[in-house]
Amino acid sequence: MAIHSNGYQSGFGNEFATEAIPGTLPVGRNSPQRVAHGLYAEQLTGTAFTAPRHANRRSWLYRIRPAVLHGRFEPFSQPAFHNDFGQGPVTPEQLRWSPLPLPQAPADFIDGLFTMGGNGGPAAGTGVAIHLYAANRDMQDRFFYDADGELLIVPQLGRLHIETELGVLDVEPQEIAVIPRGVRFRVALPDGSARGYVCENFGALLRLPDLGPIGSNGLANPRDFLAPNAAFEDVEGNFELIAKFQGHLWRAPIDHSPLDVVGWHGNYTPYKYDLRRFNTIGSISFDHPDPSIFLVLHSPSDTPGTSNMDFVIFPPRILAMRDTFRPPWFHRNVASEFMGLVHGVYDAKADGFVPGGCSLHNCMTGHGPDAATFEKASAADTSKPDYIEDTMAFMFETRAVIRPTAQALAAAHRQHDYPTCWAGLRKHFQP
Ligand SMILES: O=C(O)Cc1cc(O)ccc1O
Ligand SMILES: [Fe+2]
Repeated sequence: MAIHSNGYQSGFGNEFATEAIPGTLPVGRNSPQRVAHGLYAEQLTGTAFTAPRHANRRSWLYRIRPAVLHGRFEPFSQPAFHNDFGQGPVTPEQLRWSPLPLPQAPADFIDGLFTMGGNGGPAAGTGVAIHLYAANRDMQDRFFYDADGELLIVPQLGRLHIETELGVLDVEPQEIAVIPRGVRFRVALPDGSARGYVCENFGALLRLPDLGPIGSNGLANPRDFLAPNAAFEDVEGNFELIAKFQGHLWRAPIDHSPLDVVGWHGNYTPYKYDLRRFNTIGSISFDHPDPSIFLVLHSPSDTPGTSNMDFVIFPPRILAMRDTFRPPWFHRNVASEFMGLVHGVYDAKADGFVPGGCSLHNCMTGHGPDAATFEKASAADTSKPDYIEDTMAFMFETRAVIRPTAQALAAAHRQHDYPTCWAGLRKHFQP
């Protein structure tokens, strides 16, 4: 059972139209009395009906059976995947983890999810959950949708073949995929195993940032975002539909594949983006700029300029700033920062922060370059540029504190000695 990619359409948030069988889409209307090929019409909305036009997102799906056809839901247990961020005290300590080990027993994408932390929740409609995944087998006879938030998937190891109702996304490390709230999908692992990061966004849908004085091009360019062309299967069998709803998992039997959308049109769609296409803007005089220049996508909050979540990357770039301490400075931010490393080395950490690992520096917690990086960068010759190559780090930066889960704090892959990476910072004061 597999659906092959039928290619992509380009552009962020476009009004797309695609059909796997010609003549599927109605012309000039959405819901004719009888749809071509005996299909059902179904609308899927991702924003309020009356959301302003620029923010309004919905798609029309033309499918073999409507989404209502499945059995009764009952609770489903995957205890490592949840939205329980606790109520008690949260440590302000700097936290870091080694990569989540690949599973020993068979585990698909859903079995392999491990919740690291989060804030807000699906009931409030704000905040995020941050999960890791480590999996070693395809989802078999099983489909999943998340009613609580859209899923921003950041692969770190192994490709993902993501078959969705609206078509197929093939993604590899250094690419990302976004699956909208509600869209049903199945994940296969072409390389046999896979690992990565997931941000489950309970807030406003991810969008491209305004560019301000940068101008009309730069950062992530809209044309590099790819939505799938329609692709479907017409399959019957004993399958299960797993739903994430209000922080908990549910399962219902379903006797056919829900990946049966023959054509669709609209602007509410899964999409992918290659982070290597990011047009990096930086300082070419002096000083290290704020990391907001690395913003790929953000989920705005109700406060202008303050995001529910910013997705920021640290891609290959040239550092040319003179008489400047070039790596990230020491800092404390009102925002909370969860970082991951997809590839290579991050320029603020000489060691310990490895591909597949992650760190958490919450609101007002001091952090910055480790002692080895500080010594090296303080002595570097800044008359010549530094070529930062072969690297891809990222950050999920949130307005609210990211509460680590009990399982993240207790995890075997936690680096309990992380704060000692700053212990070698010596006093240099000479009055
Ligand atoms: O903590 C970090 O490494 C992320 C980060 C990078 C940067 O260039 C400036 C600020 C910041 O929080
Ligand atoms: Fe930081």
